[in-house]
Amino acid sequence: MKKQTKLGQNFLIDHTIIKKIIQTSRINKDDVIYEVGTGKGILTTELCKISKYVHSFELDSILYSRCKRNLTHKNLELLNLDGFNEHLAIPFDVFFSSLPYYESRNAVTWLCQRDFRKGIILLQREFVEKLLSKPGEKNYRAISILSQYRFSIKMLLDVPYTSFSPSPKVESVLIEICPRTSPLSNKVIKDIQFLLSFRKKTISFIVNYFKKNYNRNFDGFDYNEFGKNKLVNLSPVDIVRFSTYLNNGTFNTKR
Ligand SMILES: C[S@@+](CC[C@H](N)C(=O)[O-])C[C@H]1O[C@@H](n2cnc3c(N)ncnc32)[C@H](O)[C@@H]1O
Repeated sequence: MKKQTKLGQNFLIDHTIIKKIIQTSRINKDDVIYEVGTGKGILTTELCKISKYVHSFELDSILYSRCKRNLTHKNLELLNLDGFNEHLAIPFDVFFSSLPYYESRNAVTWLCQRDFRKGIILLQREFVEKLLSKPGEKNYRAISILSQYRFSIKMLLDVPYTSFSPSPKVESVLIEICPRTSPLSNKVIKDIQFLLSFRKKTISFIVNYFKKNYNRNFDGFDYNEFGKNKLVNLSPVDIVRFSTYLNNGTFNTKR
């Protein structure tokens, strides 16, 4: 079969790593799994053995048809659809995916809006570093703020490129994400993404910009709360609180 690099098709082939991924995932017998990227079904088969039900999505219709023929588990639904389709509303406990790099940001943003118990995701190391970037760092971006605010993030396992065929050029890391707030709305996400276009500006500059351009009244804004800091130096919680203030006029004190 011809490799479709546009869909990030690097398939896991190392059975020792596959076993480790399944073990460290700590999935329960009553978990419903939402898998994006069935591929050739190597992880899907293992997931069916240890969970209650698996909904597995695959965009590539050739791979989908091949799995439809070969995987006959009673607790499996295969779907030839985009797993991040906005109109799908299938409830699930565990999100599971070995993701192509180009889709990682989209996937994490999608997950920020969903209610679930945990996510087990295989990602390229550079993207994981971006997710975990700290205030002030070069890679501290909207996606770092959204993911650190919404999830606790733990690195579980290093996965070398030799575990895949074809081998990607970069290392991968298996991470676990566990929600620690309620899902974020699309508006909150968009507001934070917009605010981060001012990442190197000071808080007072941003307040004045919103005052002038959106005709907002920020009388009584307590600059001492943040000092004359640049936005990029604020913690994820403070950036979300600041964004809520700019857009709604109130501080969200609850996590
Ligand atoms: C890195 S491969 C992993 C395949 C398999 N899970 C494995 O570990 O060997 C990613 C798979 O996701 C599929 N894919 C990419 N984006 C997708 C999307 N939005 N929805 C469903 N499948 C997708 C690709 O066609 C590819 O088969």
